[in-house]
Amino acid sequence: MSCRNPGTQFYQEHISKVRVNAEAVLERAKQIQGQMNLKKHWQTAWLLKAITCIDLTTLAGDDTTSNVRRLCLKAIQPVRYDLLKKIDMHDKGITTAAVCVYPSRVADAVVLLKSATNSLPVASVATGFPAGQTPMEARLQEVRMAVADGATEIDVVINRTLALTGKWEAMYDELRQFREACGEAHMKTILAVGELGTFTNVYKASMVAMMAGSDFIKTSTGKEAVNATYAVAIVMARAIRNYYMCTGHKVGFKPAGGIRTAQESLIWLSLIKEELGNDWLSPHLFRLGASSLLSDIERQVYHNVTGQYAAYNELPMA
Ligand SMILES: O=C[C@H](O)COP(=O)(O)O
Repeated sequence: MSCRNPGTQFYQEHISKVRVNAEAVLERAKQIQGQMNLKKHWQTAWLLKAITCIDLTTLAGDDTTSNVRRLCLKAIQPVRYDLLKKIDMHDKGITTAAVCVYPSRVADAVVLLKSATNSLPVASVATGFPAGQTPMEARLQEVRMAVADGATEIDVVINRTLALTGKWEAMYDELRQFREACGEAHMKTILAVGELGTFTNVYKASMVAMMAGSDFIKTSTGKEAVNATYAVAIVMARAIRNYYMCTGHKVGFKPAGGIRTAQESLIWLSLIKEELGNDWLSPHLFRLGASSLLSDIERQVYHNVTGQYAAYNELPMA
């Protein structure tokens, strides 16, 4: 990851007069969705780029040591070797950006990656994911335990109650404490945008999270009714841009929740390129949080490389 965002003091003026023009945001989102039309050759290159930005995720009640191991193996070799060989990409070290699991499964992922002598980062959700409705001490303890087990990235959830009641400074204080509990681990702050009500709240929550020292801001847990939308991403990207202009610190962006298709991953890359620029087109500053996107990308790569559609038994790990 890039150098960290140290955060700033809480500046009320960064959020107090904000009003987001919803109509303009929705119009821009429509525009971005309408403009993807890549030639096959370029599409494959962009799809491989998308893979390198995925936080390959499993966040389910029935997660076990074995499915977490399987996830890690897939993260290390996300596309079939022979397909990559055909396009001369087999020796480029293509992996996903990280794996993302619940705190109780961090040790499983760390052990597997170590045994495979692979240094892929392990991200853990924490702080009472997904609702964040547990006592502060429990939320902090969860962060510390995930870090102690070897997670180097912590995806924390914000306290939506504080956001919805306009207690922005209290939210800042909580996030500051999470940041301290993370230590050297990078903090990715989940805004749960589907529960924030307005674009203006999304912008304010983004700013507060960055002032509190988040290394990434992330749209959603994947468990809300509405998760990553392009419109919300535009609002968050503008906040990231403004924060960068004010402080010189680049904060990463992670859309997550409901991202399932290769086509969507291309739209996300295009949105980031247009709204934040090429610097953000790297896993240091951009992640796609997804549990079931990779299989569709791999199928599309298969199709682009072989000219055929893959039968299910041809991509068994997908
Ligand atoms: O943080 C990642 C999300 O939980 C993944 O959501 P998803 O299962 O809808 O892809």
